[in-house]
Amino acid sequence: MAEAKRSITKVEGAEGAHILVIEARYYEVIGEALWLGASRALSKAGATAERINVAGALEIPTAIVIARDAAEAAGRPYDGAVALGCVIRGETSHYDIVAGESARALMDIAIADGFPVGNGILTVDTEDQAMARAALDRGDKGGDAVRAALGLVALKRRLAAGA
Ligand SMILES: Nc1c(NC[C@H](O)[C@H](O)[C@H](O)CO)[nH]c(=O)[nH]c1=O
Ligand SMILES: CC(=O)[C@@H](O)COP(=O)(O)O
Repeated sequence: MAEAKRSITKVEGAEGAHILVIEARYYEVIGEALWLGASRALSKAGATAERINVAGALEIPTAIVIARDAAEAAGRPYDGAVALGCVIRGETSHYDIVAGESARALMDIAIADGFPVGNGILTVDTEDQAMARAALDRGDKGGDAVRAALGLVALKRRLAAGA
């Protein structure tokens, strides 16, 4: 199959953004690959990040809410958040809950008050599929999630400025 074109390559207008990165390292090697892509995209855009680890993808949305509230109370709010993780189908229906509910909760957080969230939680059938999407020189889905969140940060800034 022909390599699909990347839809998100570059973000402008998000310089200095402060981003919360929540990682579920349920699959450590895949998690590290996702972070490498995310980290590179953050640096390229001139954004800063704070990283928090949680047990699994299901804990990511709750961690975003906890960390976002704490940062706001401390007077250093995040401009957005990025979720990094991997859900691989097993033998039971649990996959559907972990994959579906983590995505749903991320969307709930994002649309509740227009908080930029990038979803970099892979939902795949095999580890090979996961690595093909996570690796920096392949799918770079960690980088894509950062670029998606930063794109929303830039949009918010632009519209707040009346542009
Ligand atoms: N099977 C996967 C999980 N499962 C764990 C859940 O995310 C959660 O931690 C548990 O149900 C306790 O609340 N998590 C992943 O990130 N990836 C999986 O493939
Ligand atoms: C995504 C899952 O929760 C999955 O890995 C769990 O495996 P199983 O359905 O075999 O218990």
